[in-house]
This record gives sequence, structure tokens and C-alpha cells, in this order.
Amino acid sequence: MRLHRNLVFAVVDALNLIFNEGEYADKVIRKVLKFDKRWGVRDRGFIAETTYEIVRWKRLYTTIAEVKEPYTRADLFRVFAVWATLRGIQIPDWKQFEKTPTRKIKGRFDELSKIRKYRESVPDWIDELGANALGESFWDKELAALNETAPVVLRVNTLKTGKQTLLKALAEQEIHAYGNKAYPDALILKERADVFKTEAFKKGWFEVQDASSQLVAPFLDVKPGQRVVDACAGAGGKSLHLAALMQNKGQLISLDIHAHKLQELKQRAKRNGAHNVETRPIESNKVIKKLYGKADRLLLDAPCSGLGVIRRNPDSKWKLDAAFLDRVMQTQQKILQQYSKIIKPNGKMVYATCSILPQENRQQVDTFLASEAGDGFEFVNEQKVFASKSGFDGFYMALLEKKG
Ligand SMILES: C[S@@+](CC[C@H](N)C(=O)[O-])C[C@H]1O[C@@H](n2cnc3c(N)ncnc32)[C@H](O)[C@@H]1O
Repeated sequence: MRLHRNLVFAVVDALNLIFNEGEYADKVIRKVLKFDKRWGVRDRGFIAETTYEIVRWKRLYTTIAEVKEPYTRADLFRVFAVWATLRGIQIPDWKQFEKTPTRKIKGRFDELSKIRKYRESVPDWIDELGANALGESFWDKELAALNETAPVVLRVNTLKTGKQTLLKALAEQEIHAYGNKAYPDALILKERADVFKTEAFKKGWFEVQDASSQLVAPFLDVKPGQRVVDACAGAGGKSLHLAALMQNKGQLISLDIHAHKLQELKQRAKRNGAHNVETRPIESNKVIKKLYGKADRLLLDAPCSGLGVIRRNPDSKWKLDAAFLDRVMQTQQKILQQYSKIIKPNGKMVYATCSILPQENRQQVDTFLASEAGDGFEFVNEQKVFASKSGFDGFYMALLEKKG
């Protein structure tokens, strides 16, 4: 592979914004990709993938490069040189790469790879947290799986089409995918592709949604005609799936504290042909209280650390901190305590997170069940989804039933 100057410079610009300015990787990449309209699919792929890779391996690469925050431009070129050297890519003779110590880089890599927190590139506190929560040997495996590149997974929108029709439409555009029996509506891409540009996407035939995330809506056991509340709906990944399972019959009320996310949900619902979705921003407690005792089904897709999805959001490893984790765990319990009142007698509720930590998952459910608000609820079932076992994102879901 030959390195092109303006592409490498774009990666360095992106890294500067992510590492030094604290901006989010996905937003930065979208911004940087607009720098030059002449860049083709491969160029864009190089910028996005290389930036994500370096963000993923930040601790390892910056330690090898012997650079510290805040990084100068020269530091970021050194980090880039580490990435290129470890991939066996010829370092160009530009002045930014003068004196790149190729042999030393390889030696340092071998040395640091013996220590998990460097090998897997995580801050000390996350490494300790994971090892304490899951045990050393399981954390070893799980963390390695969480650092793999995530595949692109689609969920077929059964309100509009079927799997075979979608497969055919994608194949006509040279996008090839395959199914997996454990995930009835999922199609996994063989190679990354910009699926958002396809006609099939514009027609609402699919959404991009990880396979593990696709397990959540079916776990709630919704039926057409029911009243279902999705209380932390965000931009609606799971609301749209619920609407499809309800076959557009009944009522789906999607709530969130952020109105702008619900706005996006509305647009997606329109494209998906999901007509039974109503969005309500949680502007005050009244919005929740009005729904007390009214829902057959309730989904609590709670805010969380996101430790199960760091393959997709590698920069969250560097942006998360212990104080955030504490706060989000308090919110999870508050949501369980208060929103569970939305359920009717004999109704069902799913509590879900995209975390693999027991303290955000089963322990929250147990605390809720032991509390006054949890009295009258029965634990039915749970699914702990680990990246190392499933090959997809880490997730948790618990099904609870309110007694009659
Ligand atoms: C895991 S995300 C939801 C993802 C979404 N369900 C999906 O499938 O695309 C959690 C959501 O909870 C929302 N949230 C945070 N605190 C909340 C609260 N107290 N009540 C309701 N929603 C809240 C966040 O805005 C965020 O959209």
C-alpha cells in the first residue's frame, strides 16, 4: 500500500480533533471527509478506517511512540508511523516521518503486548473494572473481542420487504450479505459498504442495527394491537423494530428526554412506513405519570456505559470516566423505579443495556426487585450477550412480569 499525502494529513487532522479537542470520532470523520470532494470511496474508507484504528489502539500506539497528551502535530505523525509500521506499510520519505525507528517500534510492540492494558489499549480503571466484574480470564477474552472491528449488520424492515428481496436488491449494487439463523431479520455484510446511499435504504427496506441489539425487541414479546411504551427510545433503533413486530397494529409510544433524538426517530419511522409510533419528549414527570398503569409492554433501553459496544465507539474508552459510570447507574435505577409504574397488571417489561458489567445489568434488576417499586414484579428471564461468545456487540436484557 502506498500512502497518499493528503489522506494521511486528513487522518492526522482527525486525530487532533478527537484526542486534543475531545470531539466525537464519528462527527469528526464526517467533518474531515468533507474536506475534499474529489476523494473516492477508497480514499474515504482509508481515512475513516485508519482514524478508527488509531483511536482504538490509542494507548498502545502512543506508548510505543513515546508521546503524551496534549499531542503536537509531530506527535500525531509519530503515532501514525507506529500504525503504518505495525501494518508493514512502507513509510514514505516525507520530513514528518524522518527518523522513524522501525525496529524499535516492533520491539516495543512485542514487549507491551505482554501486558493486557497496553495490548488491548484500555485505561487502567476500565481494565480493573472489567477484571473485577468478570474475572481475569473471561475479561481477557471479552476485551479482545470488544477490540475487533465490528461487522455492518442490517435489520430487514419486515413492514416493507423480505430478506430475499433485500438480498437481491443489494447484490445488484455489488453489496453482498448473508443471514444468521439466530437473528431472523439480520443480514451481515461480507464487506463494508456505504449502505445509506442505496435505493433500498431510501425506500426504508432496512436499518443498520447490530445483531445483538436486534435481540431486544423480540425479547419483549410484543403482539399486534398492544399498547407498548419505549421509554428511552432515542433515535429509535428499537422502536422501529417494535413497530415492525407489532405489524403497525396497536400503539407504540416512544419517549426520551432529548427531543432532537425523537425528531430523528420520526423521520426514520416515516421512511420505515411505521405508522403506529407516537413520540413524546419527557419534558416533566407528568409525561411519565400520565402513562401509569397503561402499557401492556414496556422497554427500558437504559443509558449505560456502552462497554459492550466499544468496537463501534472506540473513543468511548477514552471519554468514559468512573464518575460518569456512577451517575449513569443512578439514572438506571431511577428509570427502573419510576418508569416501571407504566406497566399494567400482567404486563411485561424489558430492562436492557449495551453494557457487559453486572453492576449495570442483573444487579440493577435485583436492586429494583428488592425495592418497594419492584414489589409485584417477577423476574422471568435474562440474556447476557458477550462479544466473545456471540461475535456481535455485548448486551444485556432482563424480562420482568407484573403480577395480576
Ligand atoms: C441506549 S440509548 C437508547 C437507544 C435507543 N433505544 C435505540 O435503540 O436506538 C438510551 C437513551 O436514554 C435516554 N435517556 C437518558 N436518561 C433518560 C431518562 N431519565 N429518561 C428517559 N430517557 C433517558 C438517552 O437520551 C438515550 O437516547
